[in-house]
Amino acid sequence: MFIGAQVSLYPMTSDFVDVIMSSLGALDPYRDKLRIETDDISTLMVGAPEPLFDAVRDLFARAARQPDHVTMHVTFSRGCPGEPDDPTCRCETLTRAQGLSLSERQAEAQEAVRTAPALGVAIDVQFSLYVLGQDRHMDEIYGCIDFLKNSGTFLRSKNFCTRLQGDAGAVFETLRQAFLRFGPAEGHVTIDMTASANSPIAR
Ligand SMILES: Cc1ncc(C[n+]2csc(CCO)c2C)c(N)n1
Repeated sequence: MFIGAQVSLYPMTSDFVDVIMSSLGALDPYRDKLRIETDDISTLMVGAPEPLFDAVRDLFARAARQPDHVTMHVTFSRGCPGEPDDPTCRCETLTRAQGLSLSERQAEAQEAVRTAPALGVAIDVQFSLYVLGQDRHMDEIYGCIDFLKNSGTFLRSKNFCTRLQGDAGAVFETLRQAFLRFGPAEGHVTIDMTASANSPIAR
């Protein structure tokens, strides 16, 4: 299994270099657990979903603690058949999910969000889950949307995506659960997401 994300921060300020570079400092505690490579377009992070989603959450929370409006675009991917197997991406939740029904997975996902730590940073997110290369993929998508509606972070459905809002801790736990618990454990699943904080306009 290969698991990772391409992450880009977009601070709405002329000081964008400072905001991006100082926010990248929030990744330092994860550098021994994840492969992290920054270039002029994005930062690649490869590794297990536990440190991966915590690292993306902390990166955005660091940027959102500054006063300016900031957005972040992330592509998460697991199980891409074109990527090499990487033992550092092993994930117990995915292995366990294999034997569970959709309703059992929804219940476990909801419990994980309920017990997520609060960071004290309010954020908005919109995202789409893509279950690739599978018949009846909409069963998993609708199962995921049911979970989202009960997650406590659901804001509303939009064309092609779902909006979440809340504390960064609960919102990123919701995203991790959507990524891990829906779609086949061995299959190719991606998330396309955009986060926003400190926006001067209404949601
Ligand atoms: C998380 C994240 N990583 C890399 C970039 C790409 N990037 C755009 S401007 C800049 C500062 C140096 O010019 C960098 C590194 C980003 N936006 N967000």
